[in-house]
Amino acid sequence: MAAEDAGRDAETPGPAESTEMDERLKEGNMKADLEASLPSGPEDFAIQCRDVGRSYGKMKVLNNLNLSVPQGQIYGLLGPSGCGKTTLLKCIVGTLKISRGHISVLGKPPAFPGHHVPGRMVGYMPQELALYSEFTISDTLSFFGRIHGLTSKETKARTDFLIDFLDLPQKHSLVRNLSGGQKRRVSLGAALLQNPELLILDEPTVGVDPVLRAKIWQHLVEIVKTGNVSVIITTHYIEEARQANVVGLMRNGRLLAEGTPETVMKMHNAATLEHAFLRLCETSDQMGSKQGDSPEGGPLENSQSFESRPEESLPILAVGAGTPEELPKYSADWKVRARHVMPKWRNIAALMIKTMVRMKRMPGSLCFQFLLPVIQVSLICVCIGADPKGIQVAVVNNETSPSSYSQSLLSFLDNSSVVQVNLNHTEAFEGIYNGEYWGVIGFGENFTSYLTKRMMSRQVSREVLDGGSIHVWLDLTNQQIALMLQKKVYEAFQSFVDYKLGSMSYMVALPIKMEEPIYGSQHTDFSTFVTPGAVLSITFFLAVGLTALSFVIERKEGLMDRCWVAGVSSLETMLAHLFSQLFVISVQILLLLLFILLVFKMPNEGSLFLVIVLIVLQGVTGISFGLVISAAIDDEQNANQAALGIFYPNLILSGIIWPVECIPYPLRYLSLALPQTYASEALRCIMYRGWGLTRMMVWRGFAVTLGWNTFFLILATVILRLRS
Ligand SMILES: Nc1ncnc2c1ncn2[C@@H]1O[C@H](COP(=O)(O)OP(=O)(O)OP(=O)(O)O)[C@@H](O)[C@H]1O
Repeated sequence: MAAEDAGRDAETPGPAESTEMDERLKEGNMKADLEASLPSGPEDFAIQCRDVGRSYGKMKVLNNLNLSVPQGQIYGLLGPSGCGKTTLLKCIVGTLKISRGHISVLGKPPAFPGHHVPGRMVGYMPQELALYSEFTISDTLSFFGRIHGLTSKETKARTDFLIDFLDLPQKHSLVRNLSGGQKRRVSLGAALLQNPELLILDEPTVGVDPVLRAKIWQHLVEIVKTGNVSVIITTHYIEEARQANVVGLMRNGRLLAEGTPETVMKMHNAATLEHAFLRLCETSDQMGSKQGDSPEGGPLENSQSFESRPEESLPILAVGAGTPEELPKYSADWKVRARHVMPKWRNIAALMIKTMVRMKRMPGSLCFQFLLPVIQVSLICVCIGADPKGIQVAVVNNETSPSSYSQSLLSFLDNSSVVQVNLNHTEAFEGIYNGEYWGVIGFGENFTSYLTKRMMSRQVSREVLDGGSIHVWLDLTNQQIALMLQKKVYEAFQSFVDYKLGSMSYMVALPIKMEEPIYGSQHTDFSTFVTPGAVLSITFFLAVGLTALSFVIERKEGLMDRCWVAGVSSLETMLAHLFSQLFVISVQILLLLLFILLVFKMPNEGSLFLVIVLIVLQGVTGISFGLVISAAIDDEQNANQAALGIFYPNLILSGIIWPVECIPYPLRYLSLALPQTYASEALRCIMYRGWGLTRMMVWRGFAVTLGWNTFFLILATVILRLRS
């Protein structure tokens, strides 16, 4: 095959080294033969990189790099650790954008509309394991099979072959239980699954025993024989790359040499590839120091010097880097472009099945996710809003007669809330100062007679007024307890007066009558106010928690890149997350509503449908916000901090635990713009006032929720797209 021969025999000297190399080529009498057999057109190359540059911040990792992988051949990319091999492969598959230059993969730039790179034309094995540890081997291959559009029969046949070929354990073995080498082989299997036209393998033989390593190479040699499959492979074992058709020796972000292993060794009079590589490094260093001596030149490894002379970056031997050819123009019609951006349901379904399988493998975690909101809302209903119980109060009663009014009045004090401790004056005040009692209730020795006088006489002295009063000293450090004690003393007095005066009790009552409430009931407590906002807040933040780490972990483990190379777009990833988490929050909301409405008997005067829709929309907003965090932040700790960091400010500012009307003005504008302020108000209006969507206070809760939802989803998609 022409291309094959070309690859094996190709070499074209770069201008900077021409004199030195010409001498060597004359010695070996190879140059004319090799130039004659070079692959002639771009179609002869599976991959072509021209003047490729890529930086991480200020650090230049790839410098005017030129590389050509002939069609139907194995290309061994060799180089020391950190020279930029993985970066180059990521640029080739399109997961990293290049800062300069041009890359063409199987005829078009990666990610060009309508091109199947990324997609099923390319099989990529990243350096990281990039496997779902809760999956079995069979789940893993089925997942990638679905993304590549293989039928289950095809996937099964390939799975059986790969398990046998890669010497893997049973297909139902969990990935997390495999050894390091077995995991790497599963990862290789995932790259080989769909019989791609281009295989990009980043150190596939690390941690693999020599027998299997030889088998993998043998397989690679076998599959390229047809001429339809090309392979680019990086390896630390330089000598194993002798089986490659072409090797590229890389150092400091550029290619030092490219040619058949034999040619590279011959050119440097080396018996092994490793020696050839060492000689190349020495030559490159010498040339670098020569240029460093020249007045205008810096050292060769200085990226500035590469930039100023791009021709120097041509490899010493080059397969396809002879004369710089015109870059081809690529175009795609609008239909292809539209299809390219439209999400594919096949991919979304594959990702959703993946999430479901992972959930199924972690039943404990799933149950916890379902029950957590119920536990939280139950705690709110049980622990918040009720009257304090068993509050110790010191009673100083200077009346001794059992028929005294003070004794009678004290008998009306709610015993479940207030525990009366009878003490003398000194003990009582010592106790309250020591924090043993929340209050002191005191009666003078003439309380009964003075109170009677006070009620009956038209005019009484100050002494009678004072002696006929119940004296209450409170510890006001806890407002809720103090308010409850005040209320209980008023209620006890009112009951006492009703008992003593019967129909005449109006004489000592305030002339204020509280009529039946328009909305709500006389027994409305604080938890009635808190619950609707708390339900929304719980749904929102659990949804944030479910999604905030999803991309972070997948990105860290290389799974995002792998899925992207398999052809999954950012939008599809987002939608799949949204739909699968929607299932989780639906179960959460169902349980939540069952508990608050049936167990805790929270009133719902309005439409249950509106209640459900509003809570679900808040959950979806939480998912979308979680996706923004996940897309923007790389690190688990930072993602957690971001999710937790907004929890309290949002809870306080959204009027969930205290009315928005108490928030000072500049902050109140911020509060009103938050996703849960109007939504909580809307839910209260539906549940307690029975209002519908025609009321502004209801529809604006829905409108604000939908607005935030759309904003978060667009933001997350844009961030993901910019970062991939
Ligand atoms: N995300 C990143 N941010 C900043 N620097 C990075 C990043 N990824 C890689 N680098 C740096 O780029 C350089 C090249 O890294 P790369 O992973 O491409 O090397 P490599 O040749 O594949 O090494 P190895 O053989 O050890 O895998 C290294 O110095 C590395 O520290």
